[in-house]
Amino acid sequence: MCTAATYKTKDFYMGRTLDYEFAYGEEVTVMPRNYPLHFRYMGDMSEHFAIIGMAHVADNYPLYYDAVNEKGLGMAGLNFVGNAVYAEPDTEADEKENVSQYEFIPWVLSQCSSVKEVRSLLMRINLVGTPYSEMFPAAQLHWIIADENEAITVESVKDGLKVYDNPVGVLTNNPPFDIQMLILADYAGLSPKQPVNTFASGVDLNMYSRGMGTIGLPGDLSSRSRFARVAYTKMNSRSGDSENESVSQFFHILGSVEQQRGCCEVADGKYEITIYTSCWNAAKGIYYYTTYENSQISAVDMNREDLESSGLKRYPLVNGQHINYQN
Ligand SMILES: C[C@H](CCC(=O)NCCS(=O)(=O)O)[C@H]1CC[C@H]2[C@@H]3[C@H](O)C[C@@H]4C[C@H](O)CC[C@]4(C)[C@H]3C[C@H](O)[C@]12C
Repeated sequence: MCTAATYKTKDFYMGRTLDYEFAYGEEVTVMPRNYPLHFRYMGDMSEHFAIIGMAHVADNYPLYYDAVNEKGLGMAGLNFVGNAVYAEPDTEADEKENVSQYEFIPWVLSQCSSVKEVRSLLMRINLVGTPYSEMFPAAQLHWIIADENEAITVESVKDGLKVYDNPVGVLTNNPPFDIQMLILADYAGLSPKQPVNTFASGVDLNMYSRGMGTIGLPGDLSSRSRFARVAYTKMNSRSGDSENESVSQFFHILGSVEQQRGCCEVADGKYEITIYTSCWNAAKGIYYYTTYENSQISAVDMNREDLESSGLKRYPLVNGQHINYQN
């Protein structure tokens, strides 16, 4: 399971949890403007927007899981197993741009500066299932793409490519996004305020606890429940505008859906955990993260790199708990 969210204070933030039973060996990876991009069907791009995000780097190629570009456009891929269906490459139709699922993030972030531009790029795209290599078969994903003004969800399904407005700015996994939004109506009565007794007239109900307006918010780990929980948390979130207050609040939002080892068994003795949680400041190009083993927030600032260069800059994740002893 994975969860992604957007958050707006003075700046715009976005990030995700990466929940899985093993890590592929990911690193915070900065792709500068002159890193040569070789697309499978779409030729080469020698200059593009700079990108920072989490990637597994294979043969010096960044296989991004989530990333943001220097224009403040961000994107994350989350599992969509059983529903993701990719097209076959169409090399006959000139107007279609064949893009493999593993290069969808660099394709979009290298050339679009807003969701508005992404929408028109998507009209021309033919998202194909060509794998990166034998070792890395096509991942079955769907994506959230957002800037400070709006968010969309992109799903490649058997009926073709679907692009949904995402008014809550969150994404988890199955079922498809339109169903997740429909199910959200089940929770329309929830509120951060204490409920008003509309149960029946003449019955005096004692509001014996705080938080009773959220009774019914699902606490389980299924993706439909995480969708409702993180949407509620994000939509009701309040924080100060400063960088520290915003980042800290963002990690609390995704903390509402984090996974502890032992609670979700995916095979005999194998458990899904929140391997990392990311949060980027889209305007400043700062990528913050924590890992399962390290709750201290680490950060990589894209603008401290030479963005005119041509080589990837890779930062292995800082792991191991850093405890601040006070005596
Ligand atoms: C496993 C990750 C998704 C985690 C997730 O959504 N978990 C929920 C599990 S479930 O729904 O509840 O089953 C996905 C997210 C991004 C994916 C990676 C990126 O797409 C980049 C490449 C793409 C290649 O095709 C495969 C390797 C890969 C390196 C992918 C491996 C894996 O599929 C990743 C890491």
